[in-house]
Amino acid sequence: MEDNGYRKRKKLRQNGVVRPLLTDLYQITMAYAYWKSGKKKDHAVFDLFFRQNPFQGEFTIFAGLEECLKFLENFHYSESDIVYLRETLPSTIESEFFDYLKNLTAKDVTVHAIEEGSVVFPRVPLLRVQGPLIIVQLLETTLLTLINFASLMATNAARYRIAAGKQVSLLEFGLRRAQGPDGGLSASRYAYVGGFDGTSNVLAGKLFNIPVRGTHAHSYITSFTGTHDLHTKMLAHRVTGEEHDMLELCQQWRKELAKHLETLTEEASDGELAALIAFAIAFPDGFMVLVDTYDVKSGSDVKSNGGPTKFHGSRNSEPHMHWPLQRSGLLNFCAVAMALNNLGYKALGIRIDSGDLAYLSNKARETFQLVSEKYDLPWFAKLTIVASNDINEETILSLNEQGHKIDCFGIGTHLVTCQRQPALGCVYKMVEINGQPRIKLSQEVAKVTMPGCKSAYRLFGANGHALIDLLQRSVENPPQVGEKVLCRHPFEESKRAYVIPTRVEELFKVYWENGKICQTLPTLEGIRDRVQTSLKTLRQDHKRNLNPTPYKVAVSDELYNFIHDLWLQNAPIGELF
Ligand SMILES: Nc1ncnc2c1ncn2[C@@H]1O[C@H](COP(=O)(O)OP(=O)(O)OP(=O)(O)O)[C@@H](O)[C@H]1O
Ligand SMILES: O=P(O)(O)OC[C@H]1O[C@H](OP(=O)(O)OP(=O)(O)O)[C@H](O)[C@@H]1O
Ligand SMILES: O=C(O)c1cccnc1
Ligand SMILES: [Mg+2]
Repeated sequence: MEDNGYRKRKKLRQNGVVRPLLTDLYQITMAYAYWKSGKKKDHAVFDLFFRQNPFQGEFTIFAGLEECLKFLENFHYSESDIVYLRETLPSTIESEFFDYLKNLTAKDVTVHAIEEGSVVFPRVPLLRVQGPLIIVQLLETTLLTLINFASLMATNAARYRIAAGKQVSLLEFGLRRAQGPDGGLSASRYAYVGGFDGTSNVLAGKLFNIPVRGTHAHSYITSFTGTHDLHTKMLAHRVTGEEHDMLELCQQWRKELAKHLETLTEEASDGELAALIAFAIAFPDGFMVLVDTYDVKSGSDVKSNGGPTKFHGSRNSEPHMHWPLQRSGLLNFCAVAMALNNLGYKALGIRIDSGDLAYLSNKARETFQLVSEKYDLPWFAKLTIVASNDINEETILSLNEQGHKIDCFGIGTHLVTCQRQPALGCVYKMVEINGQPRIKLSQEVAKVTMPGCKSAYRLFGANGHALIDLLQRSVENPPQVGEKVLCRHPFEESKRAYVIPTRVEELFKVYWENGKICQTLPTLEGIRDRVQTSLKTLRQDHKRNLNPTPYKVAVSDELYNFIHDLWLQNAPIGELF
């Protein structure tokens, strides 16, 4: 199926809800008014761009292009869509308009876009959409909904990846908390694009070919009350096939290990042990389990929301000693892992879902090292420690500062809901109609649009880093390597700089023309790789979490003058009385 990182487009799946009616009513209302007023042949150019990077950052990852292209490819109102529109729109609408809609496709539209997965910046169009006014207007909302959340999610995920570093695995666990089923699917897809390694979302795995991963829930542990709950205790040796009593073996190991781990066997939960044994018998090669369910020491059975297990931000004080993990979970885990080892299997690791994750991961690692040395099992020291529980970018940065031994973060709510900033403000603005530039003025300078059909270039400096993005009028010659280019702030006259680029990257490619996708589209892995290679070209100070340096987006001298001439033409001179 895969071919050098590319796959046949036919194999790409389109999200079923993405169709022409997934739009705002006013697009169709405008379409009729355009049609009625004889604007059927008008030709327009729209830019799709955002004005501010999300998450108080200074970069954004562009995602969602593939879905946009599939939307264009399939753009067609079905019979039932037309019936619905006839019923819903005012009865005064002429019947011929519906005939017009029935035959409408996106074949006369041309879309230029930046490569999906690229690092992008405010005001630089992600998409330039040109074609008949009516159809390009009708595309607005759907294109925006496909790009806004995708880019926000990919950016969020990329930020988590930067915070966690390359060595740590990141799993997306957010479906249950996501903005509905579709938000959940998109979140899984674009978390992967942004740099996550896998998802717990099985449908996302199937649809998008993303690795699916997971452990189990606390309910699994609490469903076992004691060793009598074990239906089967027998497990066959991996090599010899000889059946062994896992319960007996685990109990022996628990007794033996309790001495070394300075815990009491009586404090460890038998229900938890039974659950772990049952899991080990079910998945002898996939033994990765939760160890924080029981708080035996405190007398409350199950991990409580309050009491001694609660993390209050203190990290080095005595209350840590009360954590169930050390009293029960770790001991039970090590006992079952050693029993599995006797039968030729290697346990995978643990998940910690409460408490002080820095402290507990260090404790768990110490325990694994101790067992590793004691029994001369080097792999035991390297068992995987997964941490979850309301983790966000700041938690990861804080854990890094404190020092932790976590190999993998499982992240849900904050990631998929983009809690820190729930929307990226991409907009879709007309910049040209029938060859005439259009400018939208605003009291807020940052909201003034860049008129006309433009080209965009990324200029690189001597050390290979991206220096500045430059917008020009499309009719201008592109900037050349080694030649001095005047780069101007779009609105502040005094802000300007000369740049001599060592490399010039043209940002737009034509992706949709003559009714066809006209670039080979990368796989999701291809886009994911693009995110990392593109981020690498960005200087570290633009990527840091706290007060990052803004990346410059400039206009050519010609575009500067063009904007400002048009601005003056369009801004009426007021009269004072
Ligand atoms: N070392 C740490 N540094 C900073 N934040 C941490 C650290 N360890 C855990 N956290 C975060 O602190 C919060 C812990 O939540 P809380 O204090 O409500 O307790 P809890 O461990 O979830 O307890 P329970 O689930 O039993 O109620 C989570 O958001 C978690 O990601
Ligand atoms: O915390 P998130 O980043 O959203 O990650 C996903 C969470 O979902 C699971 O349990 P759930 O929260 O449903 O229940 P629990 O917290 O009681 O374990 C898991 O144990 C994580 O805690
Ligand atoms: O597999 C897991 O551990 C998981 C999946 C979803 C949510 N929380 C945890
Ligand atoms: Mg939780």
